[in-house]
Formats: sequence, structure tokens, C-alpha cells
Amino acid sequence: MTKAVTKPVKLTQNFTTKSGIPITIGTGTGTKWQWLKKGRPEDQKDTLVTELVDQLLLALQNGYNHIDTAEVYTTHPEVAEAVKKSGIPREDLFITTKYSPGFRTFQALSKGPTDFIDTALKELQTDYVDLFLIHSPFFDEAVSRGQTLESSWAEVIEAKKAGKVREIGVSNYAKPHLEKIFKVAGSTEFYPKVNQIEFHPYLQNQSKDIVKFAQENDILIEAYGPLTPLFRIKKDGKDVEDHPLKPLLQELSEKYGKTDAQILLRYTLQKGILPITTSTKVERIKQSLEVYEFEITAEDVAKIDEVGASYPFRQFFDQEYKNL
Ligand SMILES: NC(=O)C1=CN([C@@H]2O[C@H](COP(=O)(O)OP(=O)(O)OC[C@H]3O[C@@H](n4cnc5c(N)ncnc54)[C@H](OP(=O)(O)O)[C@@H]3O)[C@@H](O)[C@H]2O)C=CC1
Ligand SMILES: O=C1Nc2ccccc2C1=O
Repeated sequence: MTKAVTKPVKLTQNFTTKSGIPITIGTGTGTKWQWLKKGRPEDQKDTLVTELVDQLLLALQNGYNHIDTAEVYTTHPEVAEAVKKSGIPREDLFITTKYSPGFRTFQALSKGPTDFIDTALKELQTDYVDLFLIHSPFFDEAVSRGQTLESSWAEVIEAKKAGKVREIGVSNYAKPHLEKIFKVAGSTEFYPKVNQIEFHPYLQNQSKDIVKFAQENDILIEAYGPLTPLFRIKKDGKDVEDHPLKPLLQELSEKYGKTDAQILLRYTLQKGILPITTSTKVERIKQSLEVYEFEITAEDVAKIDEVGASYPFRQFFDQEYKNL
């Protein structure tokens, strides 16, 4: 028998909706949705992607209260529609969006966080977001429209002071990036409260020592791609079927009577990290919230750590992280 756990693990309890409800793991609107939206014909660009609205509604109706979106996903209208359709009061939900400083050859869409947040609030049909992130630290003269790591953080702080955002944070930041923005912040009041990064057993630190450093500085790590070991492992462009976590996940699934996805999400939570995940399937959505109802032993968490560390795999930002 596994022990019942009635409360979310520590760190994540510090984050609540405006009305004071602890936030659940997040449901994402990026990855496949951003490509799907961008790939649509010109004459459909202004119509809602109903599959995404439906997926978000399913998540909200089944207990998620935390939605992750971003400027580059172009999914704000779908989020607004799902929130409206759900009938859930805005203050009982936690909505994150992210400003993009551009990426590789992709130009920043807005002039900066100040410009972006006003557009985001209109598109999301709300007067505040719960969490405002900078999507990546990879500012570049060619694409960032004059913004830098420092100038953008100063603007994020202004958005918080203006009451447009409740919490502020970053995504894909390594320790040197965080140290730079601590200087801009001056006091811990304006330090980032969240760093959203790729995290799963095969990538336990997106950049050197980032999880420990963030947690020591009271920064919540959010994990995107937490289910990567289940379906994304490739080598030389080909799917790898027999990577080392497979038998361990099967063993733990049997031991705890949970799916391998639930084991991975619970493992993430027990590392003090909040997963951002997504599924179109109602069963998986329900199962993903059951991760608050069981606990993995410390020995099994250590086993996942050890086996995961034997097979490094990075899905996102591979070029950027070569030297970080
Ligand atoms: N800040 C950043 O730079 C980034 C942020 N993100 C954010 O994180 C969110 C989540 O990222 P993502 O990588 O999609 O997260 P996950 O690792 O949770 O992967 C989600 C995928 O897993 C599949 N899945 C769900 N349950 C299972 C299961 N039991 N077995 C097998 N497959 C399963 C889903 O497919 P199905 O629908 O069929 O269930 C879905 O396509 C994004 O939407 C985005 O909001 C993502 C990447 C980068
Ligand atoms: O959701 C996302 N999918 C991505 C793929 C590449 C870089 C960033 C992202 C996201 O934020």
C-alpha cells in the first residue's frame, strides 16, 4: 500500500490563485498547439482553434486551475474562450504568460514586456496575469528590438508595480542569467519567483546546477517536457525504444499501481518542481491530477535520478545550451 498524500508538496503551496487556492500542476498551450496555430492558412488565422479550447475546458472541468501560455504560442484567445466557457471565476485560476525576446532568426513580436503585457491582457480578456515570465535569456541584437536581459527585467518589475501581474519570473535561465537580473532587481522583492525549464529524469539540470541554485534562492522550478522519457527519446532522428528508464518505470508502475506518466509527474513534484504538462485525453488529464494522492519512496526517487542521469537527453534549446 502506498501512503495517501493530502496536500501538494511544499514549494508549490506557496503559489495560489488570487482567491487563495493552491495551484495545481499546469496545463500547457505551447509545443504542438503553437505549431498548429502557425501552420494554419491565412484565412483561418483569426479563428479559434476549437480543439485547444476543448482541451483546456476538459482540464479546467477536471480540476486544473493553472494554464500556461505565451506570446509566441498565439494561444491567448483560446485561453480566454476556455476560461469564459468554464464559468470558473477568474480569481480561482492561475494564468501564466511569457514575453518573447525573439529566438534565433525569429523576430520579437512586441517592443518589450511593457508593450506585450497590455496586448496580453486584452487578448486574455483579463486585467492581470498571475505569472509573467521572460521566455528565454537568449537576447540578440538582430531579433530582440533593442531589449536586453537587463532592460526587459526592469520592464517586468514595472508591470508588477503597476499591478498588471501578480508574480514575476523567467524561463530557460541559467545561473549567470539569474545573477544578472538579481542585480537589476536590487532587492529580493523583485527577484524572479519562477524559472520554467526543461526537466525530466534524462535532463535533471537544464544548465549547470540550476535546480539547486534556484531552490536556494526561493525560485520555484517549473518543469516543461516532464513526460519526455515516455515518447520523445530519439537518436540520429530515430525513436529509441529501449532506453534505460523503461524497465524502471514499468517496475514502479506495478509497485504503486500508477501509470508511468503519473510516476514521472509525482517524481517531478517530489523534487520540489512543478510540472507543466498537457494531454488531449480525458483519462490522462484526470490521472495527471491524481499525482497528489500518492507518494514515491525516497529510495525510488533516487533510483529514477540514478538511471535518468545515465542517459542524458535534451529536447529543447540544444544549440543554446551547448556551453551553459
Ligand atoms: N518555456 C518553454 O520554453 C517551454 C514551455 N513549454 C510549456 O510546457 C507545456 C507542456 O510541454 P510538453 O513538452 O508538451 O509536456 P509533456 O512532457 O507533458 O508532454 C505532453 C505530451 O505528452 C503526451 N502524454 C500525456 N500523457 C501521456 C501518457 N500517459 N503517455 C504518453 N504520452 C502522454 C500528450 O499527448 P496526448 O495529448 O496524446 O495525451 C502530450 O502530447 C507546453 O504546452 C508549454 O506550455 C514547453 C516547451 C518549452
Ligand atoms: O511550448 C514550447 N515549445 C517550444 C519549442 C522550442 C522553444 C520553445 C518552446 C515552447 O515554449
